[in-house]
Parts: sequence; C-alpha cells; structure tokens
Amino acid sequence: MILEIDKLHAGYIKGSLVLQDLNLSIAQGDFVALLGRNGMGKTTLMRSIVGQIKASAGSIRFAGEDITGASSYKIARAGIGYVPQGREIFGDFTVEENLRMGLLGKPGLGSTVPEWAYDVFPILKERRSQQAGTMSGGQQQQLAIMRALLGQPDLLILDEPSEGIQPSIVHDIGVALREYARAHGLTVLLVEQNLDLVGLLGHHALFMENGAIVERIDDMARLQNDSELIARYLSV
Ligand SMILES: Nc1ncnc2c1ncn2[C@@H]1O[C@H](COP(=O)(O)OP(=O)(O)OP(=O)(O)O)[C@@H](O)[C@H]1O
Repeated sequence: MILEIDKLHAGYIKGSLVLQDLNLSIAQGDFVALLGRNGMGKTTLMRSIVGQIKASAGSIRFAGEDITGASSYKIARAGIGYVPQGREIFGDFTVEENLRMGLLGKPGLGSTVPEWAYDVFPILKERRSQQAGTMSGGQQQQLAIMRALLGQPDLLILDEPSEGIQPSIVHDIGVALREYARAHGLTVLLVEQNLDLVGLLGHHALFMENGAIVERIDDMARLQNDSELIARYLSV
C-alpha cells in the first residue's frame, strides 16, 4: 500500500471532530475516486493527508513512512502532490512562474520548466508568458495540475478539479491526466462530483459520510446505473 490511514481523527475546532475513526488504504498505481455530499469531510481528509490539518489521533503512512504530523513541505518532498480545491494559482504571476513553483523545494529538479510539461498540456506553452489570473478556469486547472506534477509525485491528490469548468474541457483534462498517470505509474486520489471525470480517473469509488468512509465500489458502471446508490450518497 502506498497510502495507509489508520483510525484518523481530525477537525478544526477542539472537541468537534470532522474525521472520525477514518481508515483508508490505497495501492501503488491505483486510481481512487472519493465521493460524497457537501460537508462530509472530503476536503478535510485531503488537507489532513498533505499536513495542512493535524490529526488528533490515528496515523497516516505514505510509502512506508509515518507522515502523521509532518509539515506540508516534508510531505510534498516525500512524494505527495496536491491540487487543492479552488486551484490556488498565483494570478499575478505568469504561467511559467507558477510552474516553476512546482519545482521548488525538491532537490535535483532544477529551476527550468521541462518540455514534457508543455507536451502534457500544450495550452500552457502557448500561454507561458501570460498572467495566470487572466486565463480561463480550465486553463488554470491545467496549470494547477501541472504545477503539482512537476514535483514528480508518486501520489497525486486532486480536490474537485472540475469545479467551474465546461464539461468538454473537464473531459479533455481527464484524458490527458489519465495518460500521464498510467505512463508514470502515478497513484491518483480524486475528490470529485463530476461522474464523467470519476469514470475516467477512478478504478474504485469510495463514499464518505459524516467523516468516515462508509462504502467502496469496484464496478464503476454502478455510478451510471445504480440510482439507489447515487441517491444514498450523492443527492443533496
Ligand atoms: N476552515 C474550517 N473551519 C471550521 N470548520 C470547517 C472548516 N472547513 C470545513 N469545515 C467544516 O468541516 C466539515 C467538513 O467539511 P469539508 O470541506 O471537509 O467537506 P467536503 O466533503 O469536502 O465538502 P465540500 O464538497 O463542500 O468541500 C463541514 O462541516 C465544514 O463546515
């Protein structure tokens, strides 16, 4: 297992936990989609894995190493890339400057954006000198994903990458990312509501409710044809 979370408890306010006794194991090279209604704790779980929220109990192991309580910087260096909800790109900086930030803090990667980055998402090459904040949502999402990939992570975590993006563009981004992930043996953990992207980037789906993972499916066709499952976990 590349990621092993055992009995994790975490939250924002003392005495009020969002994640309760959460267990999760992800195998190397797996594509896992995490689904659930708003407020169930998906983002809190992602932020706990990348060290932005400290666990009050339980443990998180990545590639055999205990990363519970480690700094975000150390966790990124250990090989976890994170594309946060809302993308968090630097709008006043150029595309290339944003991409260079993905190289920071990782020894041996240099400071020049390698050509392969532009091969994965060619629009970023066209726009490399443009202020990132002036690009469309889909273009900014490609930038955010590539900034994370430039650190050459072993596990890539994406939090609602389709948010605010036209469906056809979401699909194209998903196809490009799937191709990259397969070619590089990347493990992917995706929080997503867009079922097209879940189908593209998920081999399994996990459902989260009230701070715990309550069900797993391996037959992804159920997301299209099991209306009872959808109603139980996804309808608002
Ligand atoms: N910064 C914060 N401070 C206090 N409470 C928070 C904070 N962020 C989230 N919460 C609370 O934690 C709970 C879980 O939120 P979380 O964002 O993890 O859910 P989610 O499943 O990712 O939903 P969404 O799809 O809306 O992001 C919610 O009750 C939310 O109000």
